[in-house]
Amino acid sequence: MIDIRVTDTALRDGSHHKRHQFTPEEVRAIVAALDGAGVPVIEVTHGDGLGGSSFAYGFSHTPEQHLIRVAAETATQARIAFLMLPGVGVTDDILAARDNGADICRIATHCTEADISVQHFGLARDWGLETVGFLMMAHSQPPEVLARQARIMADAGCQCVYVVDSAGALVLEQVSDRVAALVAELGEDAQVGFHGHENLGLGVANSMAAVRAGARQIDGSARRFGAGAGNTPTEAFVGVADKLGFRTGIDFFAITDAAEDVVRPAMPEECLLSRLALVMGYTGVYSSFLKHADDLARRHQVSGAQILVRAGARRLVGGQEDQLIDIALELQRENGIVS
Ligand SMILES: CC[C@H](O)CC(=O)C(=O)O
Ligand SMILES: [Mn+2]
Repeated sequence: MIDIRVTDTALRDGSHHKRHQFTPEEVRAIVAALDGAGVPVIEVTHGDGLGGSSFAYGFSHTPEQHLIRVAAETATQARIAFLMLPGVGVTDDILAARDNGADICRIATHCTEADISVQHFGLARDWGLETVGFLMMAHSQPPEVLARQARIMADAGCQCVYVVDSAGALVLEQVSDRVAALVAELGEDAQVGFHGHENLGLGVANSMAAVRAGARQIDGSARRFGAGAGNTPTEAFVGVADKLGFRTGIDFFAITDAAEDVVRPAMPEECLLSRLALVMGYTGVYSSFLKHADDLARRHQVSGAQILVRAGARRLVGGQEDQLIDIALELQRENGIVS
């Protein structure tokens, strides 16, 4: 039987949906429930990674390093992971996360910029951390480009490179083609993972396409708690994996209880396949832009969907959130609205 390692990212990707307002009590309860269900890896960080708490991305309720420590103290078998985007966080943040009990370092870059992760993977390995690389917005590049970027990460010390469908824009074979290209490039040098979003309703199907193409690590979020329409629901992925004969080590009934009884109460609302989320999947927009676009649409009395359509046309990447303001002002001017 093939083993698939699931990382639940509700306490990191879900941070976008919760506007980074996780409390220590919520983290303790969610980690205890996921850990009890057998989830092997739980990611805890500000939604935009270490150092994300800021005016640009939104301030955290509780410093992420404190949440990481709470998570590490609570877990009995699960390992705690954190995400970091070079430049949003700095290398000292990695060391602090390790000292607070995390032991998996996930470094994310735009999918053509893997070279900025090289020193981070080297340091993380020197510091005894397991390493994972995120090639974000993977829909925007063909398989061969992603494979070359994955090679840069693997050569730098990354032990598993993820195809990250940040926009929830990839459809079935588009996932398997990308994963297969990474598997062929990396061979025994590193594993391949997949991180999906639900913006076109394909999180579980895409994740299973990734597994069939050779991915051995899959991200999910209990109750889909993530940016945009949320992530691949961990509990549904576990059920499908059970039925298809892949072993996750997660108990299906325990994870469904955790999702409904513990994770759902911490969510401000369900993650919905809303108009804005669908537009993001359709036009290829970074899922974490949803709340920014929604806020700007209200503030400037313009269409949130139009903001996202233009963000897609401009091919914006993570870190360019300020251009959403520019687009909202552009739409406001075109609509003749004077503020
Ligand atoms: C801002 C980081 C981003 O949310 C990472 C991620 O989960 C993705 O690109 O989907
Ligand atoms: Mn994500």
